[in-house]
Parts: sequence; structure tokens; C-alpha cells
Amino acid sequence: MTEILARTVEVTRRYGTVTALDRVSLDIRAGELVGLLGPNGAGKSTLVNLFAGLRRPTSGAVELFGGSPRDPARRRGIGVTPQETGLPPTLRVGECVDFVAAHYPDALTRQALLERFGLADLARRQIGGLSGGQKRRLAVALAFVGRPRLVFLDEPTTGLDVEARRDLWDGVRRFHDAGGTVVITSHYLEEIEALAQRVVVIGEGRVLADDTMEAVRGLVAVHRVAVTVPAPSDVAGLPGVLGVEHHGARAHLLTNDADALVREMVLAKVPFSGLEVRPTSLEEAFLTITAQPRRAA
Ligand SMILES: Nc1ncnc2c1ncn2[C@@H]1O[C@H](COP(=O)(O)OP(=O)(O)OP(=O)(O)O)[C@@H](O)[C@H]1O
Repeated sequence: MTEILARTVEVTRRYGTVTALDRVSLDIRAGELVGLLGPNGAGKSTLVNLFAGLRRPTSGAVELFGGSPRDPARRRGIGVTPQETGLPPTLRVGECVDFVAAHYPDALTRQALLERFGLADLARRQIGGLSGGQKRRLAVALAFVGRPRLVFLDEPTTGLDVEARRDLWDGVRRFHDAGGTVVITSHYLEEIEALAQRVVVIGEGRVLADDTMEAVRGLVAVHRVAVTVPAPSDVAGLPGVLGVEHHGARAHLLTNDADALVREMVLAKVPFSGLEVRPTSLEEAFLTITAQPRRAA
């Protein structure tokens, strides 16, 4: 069986009266690229911070490489890009890399790291003078400097343009292809789809789904049935409809069973035209899961 690099067992984390995580059990295995998906405040950053030893659970257990995430020796085996980083503005990029590298026994060289993340041209620039996107790329690159086995990236590409985002994805993929393990949180569903093999959907501090990308989509199996109808009332109240959106004369019906819905429309003699059926995007699937935690759990 593949080695478990990090795990939570029935972890609950409260901040005062807020329950950020509620009895979460999760294993991260060697070689996985796991996407953590969830709306704002779902508990993703809290989970990353627990794995990284930056927070302790209120109850339950967190393990990193089979021991405590607060053990510095274990923490040297991980790389982390937190959601927000405050890099020293007066340091040059290269100096900052050297500073972080000095904490690890077998760090990458400054040049190797900067080249891998397309930052070589910035080595002599002061951090305070970098653009927001350049700072973010540096913050992500720094997670890799100590040759970690496991990397946690908390919304790594927020604020990056499309090209910079794709470059960064390439860097993450290369690390993964070479045997590295990655846990990535993102608000960009496209990012999770592009990178992750396993998707963990978190909502209100609970794991709502933990499966392959295909299965997470299949779990909700929401289809969008679009038709043109003379009046919105023509499609109101049809059985099996999870939601309706009206775009002019077009009605978009969300349903788990598109075939049954089309049969219903024919039986009910709905005067529709221009029938279109398509699977939902991950975003729609995700909204459906998080809106119906009990059904999907
Ligand atoms: N230090 C803190 N003090 C009080 N409440 C906190 C603290 N950190 C997080 N929370 C609360 O815990 C819940 C989970 O927050 P968390 O940041 O883990 O969510 P998230 O999924 O990472 O959200 P986002 O996508 O917005 O970053 C939220 O309700 C948040 O307000």
C-alpha cells in the first residue's frame, strides 16, 4: 500500500464559536496530486495550516510523515505556500531564495529554483519592487527550495494572469512527475481540473466528497437542459428539476436525470424548441454538492 505522508483523523478545529473543521479524516498518499475545493470559509486554509504544523487541532489527530507536524525535522520535508505571504521588501529575490534555502540540508541552488519557475531574470531585483504576480510566483517557488516530498499550495495562482498561471502549473506538474506529492487549494476550478487527480470537496468544515475528478462530477451528475419556451410557467414545477434559470426565452433546467426530464416535458406537452443537453461544468457540480451536503456526503 502506498505510504501515507500526511493524515488527519477525526480532526475538529474551532476558533471561538466558529467550527472551521468538523471531524475531518483525510489521508494524503505519496505521489498524489490532491485538489482541495470549497467555497470561502469552508476550512481549506485551516486544514493546510494543521498539516503544516502552524495550528493545532481542537480535537482529533494530525500526522505528518507518521509523527507530529510540529516536529521541525518533519516540517523540513514539506514546502508550503500560504494564502498570504509577507516577503521582506528590501531583500533581493536571489537573497531571499538563499535565506530560505539555508534552512534545508539539501536545498536547490538559487539558479535552479529561479529557472524552474521562470524567475531567473528577477534574481537581482528587490522584492518590494516586484509586481503582485511576480511576488506570488516567488512565494510559490520558495515552497520547492528544500526539495520537499510534500508541498501544500494554498491558492497559489490568485492574482496571476493566464500565462503566469500556466507556467506555474507546469512547475507543479514537473515536481509531481518527478514523484512529488502536492495538496493544492484553489478557487479556480479550471486549476483543480488541470492539475488534480483526486478532488476533496470541503463545505462548512466537512468533507463532502473525496474522489476522482470524474467521480466528483458523476456524484452530482447534474445536466443542464436548455429549451426555448413561450413562457417561464411552461417549465415551472416539472419533476426532477434542481434549479431553473431564464435567459430571455431560453430556460436552463438543472437536473440529475436529463432523459427523464425530457420525457416529462414531452408527456406534459411543453411547447419547447431548440433542445440542448450538456453536462455541467465542475463549478456547477461543485455548487450543487456544497448546497446539498447531506445528499453528497
Ligand atoms: N484565526 C481565526 N480566527 C477566527 N476564525 C477563523 C480564523 N481562521 C479561520 N477562521 C474561520 O474559520 C472558517 C474556515 O476558514 P478557512 O480560512 O480555513 O477557510 P477557507 O476554506 O480557506 O476559506 P477561503 O477560501 O476564503 O480562504 C471561517 O469561518 C473563518 O472565518
